[in-house]
Amino acid sequence: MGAAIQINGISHQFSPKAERVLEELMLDIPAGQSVALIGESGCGKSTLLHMLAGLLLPSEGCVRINTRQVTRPHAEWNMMFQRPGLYPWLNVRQNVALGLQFTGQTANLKARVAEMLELVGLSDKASAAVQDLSGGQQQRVALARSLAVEPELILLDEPFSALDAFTRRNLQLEVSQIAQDKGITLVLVTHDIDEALTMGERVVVMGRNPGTFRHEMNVELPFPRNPMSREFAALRESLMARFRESVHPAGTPAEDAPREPDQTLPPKEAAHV
Ligand SMILES: Nc1ncnc2c1ncn2[C@@H]1O[C@H](COP(=O)(O)OP(=O)(O)OP(=O)(O)O)[C@@H](O)[C@H]1O
Repeated sequence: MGAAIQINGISHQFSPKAERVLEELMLDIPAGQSVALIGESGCGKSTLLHMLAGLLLPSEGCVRINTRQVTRPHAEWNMMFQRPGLYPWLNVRQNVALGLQFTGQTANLKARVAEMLELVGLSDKASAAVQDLSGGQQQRVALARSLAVEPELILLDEPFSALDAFTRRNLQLEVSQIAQDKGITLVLVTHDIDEALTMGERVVVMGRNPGTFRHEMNVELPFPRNPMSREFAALRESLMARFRESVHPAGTPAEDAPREPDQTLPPKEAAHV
């Protein structure tokens, strides 16, 4: 069962004399929903994600998960970053077991680790050293480690941005599918419009100075999403327009606009660059 999240009037400044980086954020995320956060660089996406993870307390307001105020990290709320954060002196199996060991869930440890490796397609790499794996495989190990503890919530901070287009696409589809199947709530920070539309049931666009929620869009397309479909293309256009509007109301393009499909590529490759 996923976690229900309430972002309850959050404002934040990093020190008393600093500018506010977040202002009066309000959002309800029902249990099991996938939400993508997009917005210009520096609008506070990662700051907000850290608050959801219990790694940072807001100056005003609070986050509630399953109605309880978040004051510290929790084993069932997992955060995945751009770099997978694996321990190079442990092999794949040992890295996956770590979350279970930290949380004292050591019953059936071997079977649980094997099940997770199977889920992410790495059963044949169980004994491999993590530095011998590709970037995508390492992210899969991190994913298996996160999923092993049966999280209610997974927080993703641009987790696939360092990966090649094909690996990224596969992982986007796999993580979405796993979250849907297991009812896990997902909150994803991304600069990639297609990633937001591939993974999010809802996309929230933030503006900056200070960071606020400017727009939101429900993505009512079935999983797995097909970026080649007409419906997807229409949503991409609409989301891009909202993003531009959030940055420059007059319509001038942002310097740091999220990654848009490259129109110079043939259509098949164009959606994921
Ligand atoms: N520990 C900190 N101390 C002071 N200021 C910070 C700290 N962390 C972030 N900031 C500032 O808060 C603002 C929001 O940063 P944050 O990293 O949350 O933005 P972001 O939207 O995730 O950006 P990006 O898309 O570039 O990763 C920025 O102006 C940043 O400089």
